[in-house]
Amino acid sequence: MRLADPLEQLRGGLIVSCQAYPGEAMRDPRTMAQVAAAALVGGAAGIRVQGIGDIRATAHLPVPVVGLWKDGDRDVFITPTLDHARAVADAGADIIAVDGTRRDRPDGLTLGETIQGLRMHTDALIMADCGSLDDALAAEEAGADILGTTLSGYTGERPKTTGPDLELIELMAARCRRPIVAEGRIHTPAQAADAIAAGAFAVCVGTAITHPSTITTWFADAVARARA
Ligand SMILES: CC(=O)N[C@H](C=O)[C@@H](O)[C@H](O)[C@H](O)COP(=O)(O)O
Repeated sequence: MRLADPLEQLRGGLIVSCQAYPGEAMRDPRTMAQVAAAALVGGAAGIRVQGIGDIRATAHLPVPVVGLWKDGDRDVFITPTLDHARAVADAGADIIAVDGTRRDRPDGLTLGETIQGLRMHTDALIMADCGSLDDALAAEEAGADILGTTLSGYTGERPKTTGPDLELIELMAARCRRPIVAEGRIHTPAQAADAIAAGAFAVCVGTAITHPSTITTWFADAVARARA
């Protein structure tokens, strides 16, 4: 583990997810590292990055790096196997984000077996990206250190709310002991504050800070509506 106590550094803070998608202009580790550095200037307590190259390019930053590796076209694509998770650890992530759902994983391991295998390989913390309260309870049982609401609205168990799934954050805060990272569709500072009020340990924002194409569509659509 690179940092002494990544969880303490993240407590009550903002994690900025810096991700560009396949084929996009900004999909380059150097670019994502620059975006991450800019987010730190604005007060990010941590960053979240995707892909081995991006993790390596940001591992030097003085805040916890949540690393993941999106791979495959199956349901389970966020750090889907133990091999992926080991590679994320080796690239320098302080926290390894893995699929934290109850769905079958491509390598046939359970989440618990994945976490056990990872513990033998690294001291990094493990974040389970969950899609429901049942996922979160199971992930906690399986040994995850951090529970994320990342996959709420993407697995069929929860509705895809327009903003963050505050109800799920509240449910998880009431039932789970592990720290909760509110993640997914947090598009305004007020929504980020609402997520903390709902019981989140930390908040992760991606698109609204680091995905200019999507942000541009919000403004372009508003302008188009105004002139219609
Ligand atoms: C569902 C999924 O694949 N989520 C991914 C997880 O890493 C990212 O694409 C999201 O950008 C990230 O979770 C932050 O969420 P938002 O961009 O909504 O602030």
